[in-house]
Amino acid sequence: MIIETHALTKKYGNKTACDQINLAVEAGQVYGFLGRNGAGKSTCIKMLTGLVFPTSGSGTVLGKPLGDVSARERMGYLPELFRYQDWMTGLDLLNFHAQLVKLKNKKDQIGRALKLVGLEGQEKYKVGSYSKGMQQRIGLACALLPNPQLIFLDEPTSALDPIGRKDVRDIIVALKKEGATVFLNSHLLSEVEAVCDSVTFIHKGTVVKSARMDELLMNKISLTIRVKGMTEDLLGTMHNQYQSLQILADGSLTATLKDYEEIPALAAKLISHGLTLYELTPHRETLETVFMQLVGEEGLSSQQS
Ligand SMILES: Nc1ncnc2c1ncn2[C@@H]1O[C@H](COP(=O)(O)OP(=O)(O)OP(=O)(O)O)[C@@H](O)[C@H]1O
Repeated sequence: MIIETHALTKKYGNKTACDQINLAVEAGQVYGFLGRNGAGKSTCIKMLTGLVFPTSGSGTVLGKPLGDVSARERMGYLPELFRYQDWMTGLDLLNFHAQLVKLKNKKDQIGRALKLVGLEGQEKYKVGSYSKGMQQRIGLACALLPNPQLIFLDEPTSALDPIGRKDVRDIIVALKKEGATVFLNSHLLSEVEAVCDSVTFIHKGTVVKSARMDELLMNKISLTIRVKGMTEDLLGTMHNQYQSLQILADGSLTATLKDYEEIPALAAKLISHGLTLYELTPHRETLETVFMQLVGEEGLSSQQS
C-alpha cells in the first residue's frame, strides 16, 4: 500500500475534524476522497502530507511514517485555495519551487511541468495577470515539478471551465499511465467517477465507505415505478422477495435490483398482485446517487463550512 492509516484522528480543541480514519490506498491508482464541506478531507490530506500532526493514530505514506521528509520528497501537493505571489512570473514561481525541492535538472523538469499543464509560453507573464484557470494550472505545475510518485490534489478543478476540467482529467490519466498514484479530493462527482479506481466517503470526520469504483457502481440498478393499487399490506408481502421495495412520498415505488434481467419478473409480480403498472424506469447507479445515499441524507444546515 502506498498509503495506510490506522485510526488517524485530528482534534482542533473540542472539534474532531478526523475521527479514527483507516485508509488503504494501492499504488498506481487514482483514489477519490469524497465528502461534504467540512467533512474532514483537507485535514486528512494535511496529515498525510505531514503538514498537520495527528492527535492520535498512525500511518505510513510511501512506506514511511507520516511526516517523514524523505517520503515528502516523492510527493506532490496541490492545496485547496492556494495563493501565490502575484508579482512573480510563472517561471519565477517554478524556479522558486524547484529550488525548494532541490531539483537537479531544473530546466527540463520545468519545461515538462509547463507542457503537462498546458502553460507553455505563458511562464514569462506575472502570476497576478493569470486567469483563475491559469493560476490553478501553475499550482498544478508546482505540484508536479519533482515528478512525484504520489500526488495529492485538493479540489484541482474548482476554478476551471469545462475544457480546463477535461484537461486536468487528461493530466490525471497521463500521470497514472506513468505509474504515479493520485489522491484526489473533489466535489465534482462526475469527474471523480470518470477517473478514479477507488473511492472513500468521509462524513463528519468518519469514513463511511471505501470501495472500488466498479464494485460501487456496477452492482445495482435502481428503479422508479409508478403503479396504482399498492398498499402497505401488499408491500409487506412483497418484501419477502423484494426487500428494497419502498413507497416514496409521492406514492411511486422504488426498488434496487442486482441485474437488468430481474426487471421483467418484478413487473410481472406487480401485475400479478392486481396493480396497474404505468411506468417503470431503471437508473444506472451513479457516484452522485451513491454519494447522496451515504452522506447527503441531512439538510444543508448540517454543513459546517
Ligand atoms: N485549523 C483549524 N482550526 C480549527 N478547526 C479547523 C481547522 N481546520 C479545519 N477545521 C475544522 O475541521 C472540520 C473539517 O475541516 P476540513 O477543512 O478538513 O473539511 P473539508 O472536508 O476539507 O471541507 P471543504 O470541502 O469545505 O474544504 C471543519 O469543521 C473545520 O471547520
